[in-house]
Amino acid sequence: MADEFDVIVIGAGPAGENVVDRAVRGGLTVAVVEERLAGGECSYWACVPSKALLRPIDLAGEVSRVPGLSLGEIDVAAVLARRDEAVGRYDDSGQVRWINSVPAEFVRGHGRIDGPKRVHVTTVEGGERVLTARQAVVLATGSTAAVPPVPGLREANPWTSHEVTAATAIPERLAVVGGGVVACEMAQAMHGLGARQTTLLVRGGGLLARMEPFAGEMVADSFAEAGIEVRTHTDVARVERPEPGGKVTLHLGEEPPLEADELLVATGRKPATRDLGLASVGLKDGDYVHVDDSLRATEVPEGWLYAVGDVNGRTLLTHMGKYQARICGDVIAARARGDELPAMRDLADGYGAPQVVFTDPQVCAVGQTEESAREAGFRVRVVDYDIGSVTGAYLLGDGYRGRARAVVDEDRKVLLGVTFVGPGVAELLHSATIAVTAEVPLDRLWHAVPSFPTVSEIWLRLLETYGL
Ligand SMILES: Cc1cc2nc3c(=O)[nH]c(=O)nc-3n(C[C@H](O)[C@H](O)[C@H](O)COP(=O)(O)OP(=O)(O)OC[C@H]3O[C@@H](n4cnc5c(N)ncnc54)[C@H](O)[C@@H]3O)c2cc1C
Ligand SMILES: NC(=O)c1ccc[n+]([C@@H]2O[C@H](COP(=O)([O-])OP(=O)(O)OC[C@H]3O[C@@H](n4cnc5c(N)ncnc54)[C@H](O)[C@@H]3O)[C@@H](O)[C@H]2O)c1
Repeated sequence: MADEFDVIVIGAGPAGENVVDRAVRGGLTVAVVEERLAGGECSYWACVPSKALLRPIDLAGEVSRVPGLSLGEIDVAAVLARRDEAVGRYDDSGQVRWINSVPAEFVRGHGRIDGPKRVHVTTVEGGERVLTARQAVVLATGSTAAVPPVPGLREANPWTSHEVTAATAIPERLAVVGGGVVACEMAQAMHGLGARQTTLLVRGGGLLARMEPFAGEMVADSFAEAGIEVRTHTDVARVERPEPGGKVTLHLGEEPPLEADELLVATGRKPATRDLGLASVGLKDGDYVHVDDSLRATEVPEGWLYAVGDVNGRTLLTHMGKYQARICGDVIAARARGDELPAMRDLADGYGAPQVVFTDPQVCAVGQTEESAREAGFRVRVVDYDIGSVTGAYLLGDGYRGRARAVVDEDRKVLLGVTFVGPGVAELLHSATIAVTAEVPLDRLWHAVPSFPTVSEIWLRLLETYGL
């Protein structure tokens, strides 16, 4: 006999868990199906462990810039132990207890859509269960690392984000394919923890290509000083690893081959939509599930299927998945009551999501870059400022290097985007997110007075440079 709930969520990552919470708050009954650990990729193999590994590196950088302080060797075993604590030792019982307390039903197993409003679950014990939804099914299955079809690469069994964030030993020589966020963060973490020869192999011309060009350039400069090698315009033609877990050789076209003890592939993500039964409702297995701004799947009739988080491909960030999930849970509850609330819409993805890259220097940005704003047809003026010449930054450490950019919509006199690069700028980002999302007019922003002597005075300097 089928179990019936108002809502069935597949995937108990950060996005899925937030749908559960909001739908139950809205008065609905919910079951959530999870095949691995409640908390998702983010909690165990992505955001949380990566930031636990990066924190000592960040702090060591801060200490090195303040005369009178010194730091001994980093105790790698202690860092890995703290990472293990941060991921709850890969035990999700606390998260499961929380789901039960919402209250919602937690079902451990692999979920597959089996026609409209039906979810077939293969439980971890090998049993079968069919769940039916009165209102909606929500896909929150996330994404997995994409491994490009380079000859020998799969056979070499390389690390992806999954293995590097769970590392129990640090390779002496690490090759990293990719120049995006995972590549930069994990190259810095591994190098700081003992990967003496760390080499990034970047297909394009620089790091962090989706951000303002100076962001990647400043991270590359910092990497060069630290001894992390970045090779741009470099394609991996072939990979060899004769012994499983042994040395790996990367053939790089014209350049001599590169030998390493471990290889990390950080070349983007693909949606976790294989073996999810999408074909049973007319969608294609392996594709992102496209949604409207109420998070409802656009290509499925009768509006019962929703998708939140990485699986819809909008913005692959935890906070954005959780934001979508809050909207989605509220929308489903409102529609179940017969309300259609126009305020419940995903607007934030359209502005350009806030993001922090936790390298040293940190990079954070929200909204449009100069290039994307111009491409979108805005009449743009760009204002740059050296963060190092703000008193608050100078006081943080000697030789502070940082840069800020504001992209101004000249027709409306509001900010379209802001980027900060520098040590400790991550906590500045939310001020920019508010300014961009609330479309605060510049002559109003002028009255938001930053405290002296904080790095936030960069706001004043940007506005003065603009001409206020
Ligand atoms: C190394 C790394 C670092 C990152 N750092 C950050 C960061 O600092 N900040 C940030 O905002 N973002 C970060 N991200 C991105 C972030 O991890 C993702 O955006 C986030 O995890 C997406 O959440 P989600 O709930 O959509 O999916 P996930 O976290 O991937 O969760 C999906 C869940 O669904 C389950 N599932 C999948 N298919 C099925 C099925 N058929 N049946 C049952 N269960 C299923 C999975 O087991 C998983 O638990 C990072 C990513 C990586 C790789
Ligand atoms: N701090 C954070 O917010 C954080 C940290 C890590 C990851 N994430 C999220 O996770 C997602 C995945 O990160 P990522 O770094 O894997 O992806 P990414 O899209 O940021 O970078 C992918 C990199 O791989 C390169 N690449 C792509 N295909 C390639 C190929 N065939 N051969 C060689 N290089 C190739 C790209 O040029 C790029 O440099 C991102 O969307 C990111 O937002 C966020």
